[in-house]
Amino acid sequence: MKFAGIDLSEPKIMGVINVSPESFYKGSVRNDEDKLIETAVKMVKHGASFIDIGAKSTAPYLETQIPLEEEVRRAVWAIKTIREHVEVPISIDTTSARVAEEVLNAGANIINDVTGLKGDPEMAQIASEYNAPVIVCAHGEVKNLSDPIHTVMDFLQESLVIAEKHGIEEVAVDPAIGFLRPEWPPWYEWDSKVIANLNMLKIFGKPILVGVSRKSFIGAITGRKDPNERLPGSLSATAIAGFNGANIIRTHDVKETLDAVRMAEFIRRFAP
Ligand SMILES: Nc1nc2c(c(=O)[nH]1)N=C(COP(=O)(O)OP(=O)(O)O)CN2
Ligand SMILES: Nc1ccc(C(=O)O)cc1
Repeated sequence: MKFAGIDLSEPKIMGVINVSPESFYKGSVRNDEDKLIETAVKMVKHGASFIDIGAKSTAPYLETQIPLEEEVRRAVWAIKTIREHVEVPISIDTTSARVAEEVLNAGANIINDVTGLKGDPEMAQIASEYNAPVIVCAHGEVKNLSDPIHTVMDFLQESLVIAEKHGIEEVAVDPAIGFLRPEWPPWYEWDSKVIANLNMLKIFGKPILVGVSRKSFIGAITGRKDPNERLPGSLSATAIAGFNGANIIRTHDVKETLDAVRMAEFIRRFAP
């Protein structure tokens, strides 16, 4: 299997850089040109096969609204700044078709839409026009007491139908860790159930991308309130996601995460 030209016979790493000061993990934020380039180059050196740029936080528990023009400005600046310095595919983490189009023109390759093509009605059209691979996250209204992995699968199926209708050829599926929050079960249990049953997403026959990096469910389970202290928890969750079939791990910590996922993949080969 391949995604955006990258071979996925072994799990690969997507390094995350945010140019959004409001992002939940401040260690992921770069707003200086030299630091941005240095970080992107270092991530590739450490083994990242993709770079994901975020220009607006989507954390469900933060106040994240910014004007669209500001998101466009940040996103285009970031892509133009790093484009010549790295050869790996660059994705843009956005729910806006306008942002996606502007950055595809500036050299980005992949659309990473946490609303799974359901937020902006123009998004699927833009992806199709530009022939861009798309990452769709499970997105929808969660009902209390619903089953996590089956709900995620239903949401992803809806996104795959939208992609299919628009003739979008390359899609990766993502269970949206941290985004789906019913009143019950609590989100950290929801996220844990999804990761424990991740292999069920294989039925789609698409690359599976997972982002657990320093997220709040890790904080809830380990008691680490500060995202700075959540690396060990993240590596543990990464290893389990890798063991259960994740093809791409989206992370703030490329070097450490690559080791974790390599260990998981190697041990997995000998599992019954
Ligand atoms: N496909 C995908 N995209 C994502 C995912 C994820 O799990 N999958 N998690 C995010 C949260 O991380 P980030 O550091 O970007 O946080 P922020 O939303 O506060 O910027 C943001 N974007
Ligand atoms: N965009 C997101 C940022 C953070 C989290 C989380 O901490 O669970 C979830 C989504």
